[in-house]
Amino acid sequence: MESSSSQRVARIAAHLNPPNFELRREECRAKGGAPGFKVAILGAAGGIGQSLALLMKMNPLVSVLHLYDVVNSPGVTADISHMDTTAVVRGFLGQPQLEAALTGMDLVVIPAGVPRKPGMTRDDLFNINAGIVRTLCEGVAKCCPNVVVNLISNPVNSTVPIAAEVFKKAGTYNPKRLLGVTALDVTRANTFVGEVLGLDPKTVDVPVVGGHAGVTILPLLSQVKPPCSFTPEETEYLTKRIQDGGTEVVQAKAGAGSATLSMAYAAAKFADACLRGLKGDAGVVECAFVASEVTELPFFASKVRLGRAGAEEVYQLGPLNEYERIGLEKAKKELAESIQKGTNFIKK
Ligand SMILES: NC(=O)c1ccc[n+]([C@@H]2O[C@H](COP(=O)([O-])OP(=O)(O)OC[C@H]3O[C@@H](n4cnc5c(N)ncnc54)[C@H](O)[C@@H]3O)[C@@H](O)[C@H]2O)c1
Ligand SMILES: O=C(O)C[C@H](O)C(=O)O
Repeated sequence: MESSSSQRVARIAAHLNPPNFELRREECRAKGGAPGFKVAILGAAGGIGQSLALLMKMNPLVSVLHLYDVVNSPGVTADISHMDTTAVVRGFLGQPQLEAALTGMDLVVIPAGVPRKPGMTRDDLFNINAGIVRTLCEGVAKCCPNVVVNLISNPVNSTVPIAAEVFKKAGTYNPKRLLGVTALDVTRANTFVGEVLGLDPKTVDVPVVGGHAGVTILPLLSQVKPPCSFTPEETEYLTKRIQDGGTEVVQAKAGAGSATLSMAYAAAKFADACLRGLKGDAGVVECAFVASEVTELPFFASKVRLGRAGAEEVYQLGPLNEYERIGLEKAKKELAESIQKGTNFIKK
């Protein structure tokens, strides 16, 4: 108990004295070994990265959150670290700090790279983003080869094959642990289908398979839960809107980038599902772009069961109607080229 008000004032003054703010982190009493997962976000100062960092800081499964970027990560880290949630936040800036950012991680989420501007396709981002993804994945192979990777950087249809080849070259490739994030397609599909059906999107479940660009995004409207049917006009409208959802946002942002907020939301939900899988929760199923034997292509997005090993089971597509079968053929044609392009980037 304070013996006098002057002592109390002195104590407060001492606390406010700048040297006391210099108390170094390592001198602080550690949190009692909080259980949880260690998560790194690479590209954490970007449009997706910042919101995703906020959402991951709020996730009770996360005990340590590493925020890495080539610019501005100290500011984002200082800001996020003041949130009174469990995760300890640490920032890392630039290539020399990549190894420290990655060492000891359980999950690495990668939204690093440039976004589209109006008139561009996702494939137009290849020339810049392929190199960024290669460098970051080389770091993953070296510092945390057993980590689960959630790859967001576009073009996902090519960056996932790039990551796979980098890991193969390093001798660390585990197909179960590399997941291309297509969760935003599912989020959009649930929203748009909910609008047409007059349902809360939270109650809607639309499988979206194939890949993450244009016609490779194939919503399976015949498999929507709760069971329902659509007119041919509704099917055409919904399929196009889901396939063009990214372009809708790019055009609305008019040069200021692509989806960031809805993407951060979808990525945070997907990362949470991966962490629940790693924790051993049963029945965690999400769509993702993964190594696959569902079609003749080496990678394909479909429902996967997430577990301690990562994508433990890749589900078959189930029965498709005629409209979806035609869509599947178109999707596979474009996907094959994008996958090959990514593979060649490392192999050749
Ligand atoms: N998978 C999806 O569904 C989906 C959805 C939306 C956006 N995206 C893609 O995500 C990527 C990021 O989008 P954004 O809107 O956040 O872009 P942004 O430009 O706002 O942020 C990207 C961040 O990456 C950082 N970065 C660049 N090179 C890096 C490197 N070598 N290492 C670490 N960080 C690096 C930048 O400094 C920047 O902070 C884009 O490629 C975009 O197309 C994918
Ligand atoms: O459309 C884009 O370029 C970004 C992202 O892939 C999206 O689907 O919103």
